[in-house]
Amino acid sequence: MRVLIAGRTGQLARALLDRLPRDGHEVVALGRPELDLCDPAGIARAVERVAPDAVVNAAAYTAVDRAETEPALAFTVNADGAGWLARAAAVRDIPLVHLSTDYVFAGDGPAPLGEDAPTGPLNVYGRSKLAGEEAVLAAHPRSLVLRTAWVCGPHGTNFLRTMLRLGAERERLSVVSDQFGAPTFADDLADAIARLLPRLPSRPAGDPGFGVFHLTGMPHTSWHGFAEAIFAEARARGWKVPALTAIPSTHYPTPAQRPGDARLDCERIERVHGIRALDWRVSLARCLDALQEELGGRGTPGAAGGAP
Ligand SMILES: NC(=O)C1=CN([C@@H]2O[C@H](COP(=O)(O)OP(=O)(O)OC[C@H]3O[C@@H](n4cnc5c(N)ncnc54)[C@H](OP(=O)(O)O)[C@@H]3O)[C@@H](O)[C@H]2O)C=CC1
Ligand SMILES: Cc1cn([C@H]2C[C@H](O)[C@@H](COP(=O)(O)OP(=O)(O)O[C@H]3O[C@@H](C)C(=O)[C@@H](O)[C@H]3O)O2)c(=O)[nH]c1=O
Ligand SMILES: [Mg+2]
Repeated sequence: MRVLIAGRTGQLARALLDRLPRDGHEVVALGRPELDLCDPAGIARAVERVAPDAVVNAAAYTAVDRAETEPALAFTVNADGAGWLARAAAVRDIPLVHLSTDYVFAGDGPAPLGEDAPTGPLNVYGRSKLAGEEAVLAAHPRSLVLRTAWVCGPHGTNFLRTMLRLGAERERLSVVSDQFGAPTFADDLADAIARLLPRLPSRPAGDPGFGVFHLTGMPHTSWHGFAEAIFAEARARGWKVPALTAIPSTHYPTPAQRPGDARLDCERIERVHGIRALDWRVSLARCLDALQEELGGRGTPGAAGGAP
């Protein structure tokens, strides 16, 4: 299949560029300025020019705290832009995989959350992503909206890299232990999308293979639990690690409020598409192995002088 990826530099886009060709897919990844989600005419032109068999939208405004002061831009990219891209895919009648987030939930009720659980985003980013889901599904019935969470990997901006950097700089670190979810490694997400894509072209609108699906790593944990696992792996590699303290969210004020318990139930994607949530602890070890290799055995990733 010829697959157009919206986004080129992001965590997921990079993982898809690495993964999809291995299944024989021809991949065209377009970032700004070739494909800008703020430019509806440009989106339509890019999709026409590439003439793909499927589209994956891996581009988004993902700066959760900054979105609080840039709501218009967050909504243009995450809601309007996602809808315009879905419209362009609908015009060609090709399937679209669109990414969404656990932050569409308030996380103040029972969890794990199924795809039909009531949404209620607490911040601008989450509201813009929820509006994006609605725009995509309204514009194109042959869309698969994949809600994931806590995406991380060896490159880009993510919690894992933030922990390694701060851990190398500081003697102690405090991390919230009352926000629950699950890390999802970009490579695992790319692998799932690689397996989903060939399943979509033959399905008509209204097929249960389209619609909203949840997929994260497993098991569920808190940000503090994830930090603990990161530093255990780091310590095992001889890297400098901080003393880690569990704190409530009230002790770590941020511009954007985050959901308390937004653990996602990933049963539907397994039942419908045969895709199982993967153990993020295995992926974490593999990710730190890759970072260690990049470092050539010297220092701690993120520390001054160390890579990346
Ligand atoms: N990161 C996470 O923790 C989670 C992410 N998701 C979702 O998964 C998807 C992929 O996320 P991830 O790979 O982490 O994202 P990143 O933040 O790593 O990358 C975002 C990408 O979007 C691009 N982008 C931003 N604005 C525009 C625009 N106006 N036009 C075109 N491209 C643009 C950026 O390009 P540039 O380099 O030009 O800025 C960048 O390539 C997103 O939909 C996100 O909402 C869901 C749950 C968790
Ligand atoms: C750096 C740091 C963060 N925290 C807290 C803040 C926050 O509640 C939590 C996670 O912090 P971050 O800012 O790295 O994560 P955040 O940017 O909120 O991550 C989110 O990004 C978007 C794009 C998504 O879609 C979500 O699924 C989720 O991955 O950890 C600490 O408690 N201590 C620390 O030292
Ligand atoms: Mg962030």
